[in-house]
Amino acid sequence: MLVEIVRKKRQEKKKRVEEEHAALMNNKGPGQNLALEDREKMKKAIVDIEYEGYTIPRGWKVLWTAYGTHYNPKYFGDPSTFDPSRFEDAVPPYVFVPFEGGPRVCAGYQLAKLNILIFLHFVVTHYDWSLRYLDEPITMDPLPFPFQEMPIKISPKPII
Ligand code: HEM
Repeated sequence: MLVEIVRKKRQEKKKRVEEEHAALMNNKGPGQNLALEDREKMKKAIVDIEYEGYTIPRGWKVLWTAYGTHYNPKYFGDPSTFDPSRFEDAVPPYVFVPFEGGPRVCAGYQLAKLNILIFLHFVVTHYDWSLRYLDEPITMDPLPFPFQEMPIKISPKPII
């Protein structure tokens, strides 16, 4: 009996998800002009939300990107300048959010940060490298991305 109820509930949920997905694919509802990849990154408002004078009705799809926060001069002065020293002062919570935040924060963020640190350490200490395109533009799609995928010339440092 219990197994039957669980199976039925699963089937109902599957049907609901398929219907929602089909509606999204048919360009119904907000977000219709976005690329499929971006639409799939969207969250769904599960209650009506009031935010800065706007109402986001329950059921609407919402696309949030870190770009809006990271390029906000209220939090990061002169945001388009590469200035790592801006992180010398503590950044308020939920302001630097490449891994998002809250209960759905990236589950691998500590591992990712450690990997990046180790990778950069070895690139900088063991290799000579330079940018192929010095003034390569950054595109927004919607996250910042180097236009030509930032190729670099790299060679092992001579052993002294
Ligand atoms: C630079 C590397 C990474 C970045 C920038 C990153 C960023 C993110 C972001 C923004 C989310 C939230 C996605 C969303 O809510 O739509 C996320 C979720 C997640 N990430 Fe990462 N991530 C990285 C590396 C990793 C690694 C190395 C792992 C695992 C080893 C990982 C595992 C996960 C998991 C399991 C979730 C889903 C968490 C949940 O929904 O509860 N990530 N990540």
